[in-house]
Amino acid sequence: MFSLSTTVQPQVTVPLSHLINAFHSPKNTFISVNASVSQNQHRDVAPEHEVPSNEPALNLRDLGLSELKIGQIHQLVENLLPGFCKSKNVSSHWHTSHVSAQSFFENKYGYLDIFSTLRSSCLYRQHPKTLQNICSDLQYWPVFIQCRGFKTLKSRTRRLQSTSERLAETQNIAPSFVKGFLLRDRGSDVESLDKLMKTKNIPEAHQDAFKTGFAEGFLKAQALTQKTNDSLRRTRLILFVLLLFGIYGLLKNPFLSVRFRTTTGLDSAVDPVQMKNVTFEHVKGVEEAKQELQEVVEFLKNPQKFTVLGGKLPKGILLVGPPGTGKTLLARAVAGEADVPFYYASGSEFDEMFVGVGASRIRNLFREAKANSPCVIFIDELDSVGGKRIESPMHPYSRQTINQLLAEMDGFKPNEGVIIIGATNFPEALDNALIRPGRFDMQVTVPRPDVRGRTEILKWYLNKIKFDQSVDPEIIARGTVGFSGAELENLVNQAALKAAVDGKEMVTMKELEFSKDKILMGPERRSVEIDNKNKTITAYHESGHAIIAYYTKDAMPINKATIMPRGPTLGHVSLLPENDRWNETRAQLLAQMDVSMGGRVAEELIFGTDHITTGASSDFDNATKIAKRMVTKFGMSEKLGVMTYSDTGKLSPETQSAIEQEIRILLRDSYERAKHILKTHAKEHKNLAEALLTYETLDAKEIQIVLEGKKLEVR
Ligand SMILES: Nc1ncnc2c1ncn2[C@@H]1O[C@H](COP(=O)(O)OP(=O)(O)OP(=O)(O)O)[C@@H](O)[C@H]1O
Ligand SMILES: [Zn+2]
Repeated sequence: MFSLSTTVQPQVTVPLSHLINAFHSPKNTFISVNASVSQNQHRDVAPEHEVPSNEPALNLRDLGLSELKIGQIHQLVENLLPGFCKSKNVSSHWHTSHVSAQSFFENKYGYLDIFSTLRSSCLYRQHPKTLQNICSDLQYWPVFIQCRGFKTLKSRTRRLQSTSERLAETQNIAPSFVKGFLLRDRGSDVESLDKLMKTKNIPEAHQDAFKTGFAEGFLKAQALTQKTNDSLRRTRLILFVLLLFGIYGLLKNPFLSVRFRTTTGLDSAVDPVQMKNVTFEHVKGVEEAKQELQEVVEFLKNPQKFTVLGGKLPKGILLVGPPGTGKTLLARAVAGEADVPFYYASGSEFDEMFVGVGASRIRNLFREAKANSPCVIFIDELDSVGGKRIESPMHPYSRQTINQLLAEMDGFKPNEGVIIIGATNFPEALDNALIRPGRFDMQVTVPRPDVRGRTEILKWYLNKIKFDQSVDPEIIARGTVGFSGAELENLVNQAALKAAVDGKEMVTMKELEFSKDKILMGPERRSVEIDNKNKTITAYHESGHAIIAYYTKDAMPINKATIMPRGPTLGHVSLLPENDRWNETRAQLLAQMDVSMGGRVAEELIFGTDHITTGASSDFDNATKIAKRMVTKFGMSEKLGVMTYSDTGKLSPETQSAIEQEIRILLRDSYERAKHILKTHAKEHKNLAEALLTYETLDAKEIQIVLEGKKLEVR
């Protein structure tokens, strides 16, 4: 089978068998010309050459499949256009570049571009309608006539027709599925197809349908192959990426990486961190710890001063304190003050599953530090490397690691200029060998800051943001008992974020209070829909607490009352101690119990005994705890005397019941006192509850205004 090709259109093999017959005996039925003939092809057709529409028209779609030999093309053209093949070389004013273009094509490809010739303008003028129909079909069925055995000078051209080159030539214009089609050995396909049709005795009328089906099946298979190839390519890509990740993971494996590090002697874990910018100035509220560390700074600055006098400085300093109190910051400040390198390592880095890895990391760290003395080695979470040497399946080599640490600490002289600072939250978990003299023999406690320390820390971090002059850090400090430095830093940061979210230019007390409550009690739950009845109960309950606090002499001053749900609560009253309380008096403890009782008493007085709620359970918890401690710990019960009762479960039944009775009396008396106050100040109680229902949150000043019977300014 021949295939024809044009250089400008997509190539498709075309059935040509009936073409010859068709040209020999054109059908008399009129088949309309395809309307979408391109403008390009119309260009040469002059309107005056239009033929009457009753002239027989041809359409290639009516033609069947067969083989067309090269000689037959000429015969075909000769039949169709007698004398054309002879006259085509005769120059005329009609065809100029067309002829040269065709001969160029013929020279290049080794066969005649018969359809281009058919479309030439002179032919149009002679046989306009017939050619127009043929060409219009060619638009959709461009063909490729392969010219085998065409003996000319184009041996190279024939070589060019080798499969790959032919593909390269047609690459830009043929759709991918057609390329696959072209690359197949068409001869054998057709042979087997014809053979198949013969052996299966397919009637002639069905042969076309058979072939169409065959071709459709082939194209579908082609598309499927393409799809399979695509997915194969994708799978290969995914496998490649996974392989890369695998290799990366292996390199990251501590065992492998440490082996690498130890062989090269370069361990990134022991690169010093220069902390020149951190000094004692940056650490607030831990004055005692700073003073103790000051002498270490002096030693690092001038070791000779100490050696001359023969004194020995501790090799290791253990910083002990709750998380976030500034232990790491202090260690950095020591290095920063002395202007020496700071080597940071976390104990958990040494805690490895693989034999020798933790130990070798410790060796590397000390080798590096000794080479750069004077310097500071800081080991955070010392308990995870220096915990008691217990063999456990989880930490099979921890003993080796600690031993290595001990050996390293013993291995350098006290005045070598290396100071090891360890930090831990659990000093009691440390191996005894670590804390004996000569190792971590100096302990510095870093406690949670007191009210003064908290004020300093708050001021330090407030100075890093924009805040309003009305902000009083001391008030926030008073309300943040037990906060660590890190928590205070977080409080200020949260307030700044809140101000930004609310579109404010500066942080005010409101934002600071907001973030304090958020940290203490969880986020506000503005979205919860609370019905009016529950809101009213909450307002009276909270005002009950506030009234007792306000009218009880030894109670803490009120800071705020709110009925805004937050965390698990529907509202709360916050009280502020004037100072951190180191001791509490009996009267203060009783006042705390009374304030706790205020909520339930208020519910009972306003809504009646049948309508008391479950909302007071945590108040009772609180009051009961105070009463229990007064009786069993603080010796504040006359009946039980000045004796402590630690494990109440082991006590005699009589003592247990005596304790219970004393606790009950304390609670009952407290309840009665609260009732008395609320009955006495029923009017103020009502006013405060209504103000809370209107304004949701009231600060100390506003509560005072309401309780003094004055009107609140409309906000
Ligand atoms: N006393 C303080 N003064 C100023 N900032 C502090 C203070 N304490 C903590 N911070 C802030 O909190 C951050 C965390 O503190 P740091 O890491 O030093 O605590 P830590 O005691 O080492 O905690 P951990 O025991 O969890 O390691 C510090 O970087 C600093 O910003
Ligand atoms: Zn309450």
